[in-house]
Amino acid sequence: MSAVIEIDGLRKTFHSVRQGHRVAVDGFDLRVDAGQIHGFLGPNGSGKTTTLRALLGLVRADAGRMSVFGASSPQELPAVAGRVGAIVESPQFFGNFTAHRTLRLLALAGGVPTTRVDEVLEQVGLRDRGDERVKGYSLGMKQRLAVASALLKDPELLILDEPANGLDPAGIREMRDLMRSLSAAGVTVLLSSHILAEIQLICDHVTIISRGRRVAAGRVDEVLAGFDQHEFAVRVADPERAAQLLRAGGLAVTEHDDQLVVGGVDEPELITRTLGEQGIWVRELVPLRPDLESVFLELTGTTPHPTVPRQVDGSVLPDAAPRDAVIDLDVRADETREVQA
Ligand SMILES: Nc1ncnc2c1ncn2[C@@H]1O[C@H](COP(=O)(O)OP(=O)(O)OP(=O)(O)O)[C@@H](O)[C@H]1O
Repeated sequence: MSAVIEIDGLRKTFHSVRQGHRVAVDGFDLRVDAGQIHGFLGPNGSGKTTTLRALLGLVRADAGRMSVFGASSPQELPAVAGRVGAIVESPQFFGNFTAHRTLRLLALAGGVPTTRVDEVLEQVGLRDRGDERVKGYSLGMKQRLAVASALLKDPELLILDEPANGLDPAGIREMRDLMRSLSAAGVTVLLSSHILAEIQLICDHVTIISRGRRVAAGRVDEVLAGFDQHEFAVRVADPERAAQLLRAGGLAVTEHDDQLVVGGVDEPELITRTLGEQGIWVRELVPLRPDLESVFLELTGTTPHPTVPRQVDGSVLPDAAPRDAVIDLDVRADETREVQA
């Protein structure tokens, strides 16, 4: 597998008059291989946007090595900019313009043939609605329009910051289908989110960030497997006696209402045999697999919530207004924002 994005030891500290120093990214590593739909998961304020902005040359990193398609960032980014479509934070569109007009203007501004407009509208499933004004669009449609704008130059890599933010379950499914069809067409996707359900539904690989540091990375199923306690829920007629027998057999047992949770079990036969030999018949034996939510909680110590922006230190963000929209790598960093924010 060839690496499309490599980040090694990225560090970024913001200096603000009001809040002093704030370490946003603290020695962070990320690798995204070709063809992946890679989720970049972390609580609010954990450093996702800062990482993406640094990777795209929109904010200056303090330390670390970054590359996109082997070109080191930010110095060699212009050489690969045409292969990358990126949206960082929610883009703002003119409500009175139609999607078609919006994309046509963006195509003209970006030197992209306007014949791409219908193609990208088709790709994101907005072809039939392209002549409607954007102000009448649902949030999901606006998000898809944003993706369409990033697809105009037919990128091989798509970077999306919180693309499913605020979407309902149907919107998330639409986004998942869109990401899968892009991936099937050979596009590598990196998308950030603080919502687990999105990542679990949409992505095949995940990197989890907490307080500016990578805390887990790999295939979603492998990351989950790393947290598998090999636990089984067991139902029997006499849980008390069953618990005694299983403990005597060296197993860790906890009692929950009418079921037992037996941990450290490599082979479930051990449970059925131990109990069956003593005339206790197992009514139900269910493996307890970790879900991304519990893994995320364990790794970051933060409960994700779609509507309450929360810092990793537990404080609620005073202002969660979207910062900026980036649809082209030609946009350069506004360094003054850094010190004023
Ligand atoms: N321009 C800035 N000036 C000062 N501090 C900043 C700036 N941008 C980000 N930060 C701080 O850096 C930390 C990381 O923020 P960042 O936006 O990268 O997190 P995030 O994971 O993208 O969060 P969210 O999910 O809310 O978008 C936060 O503490 C944030 O307040």
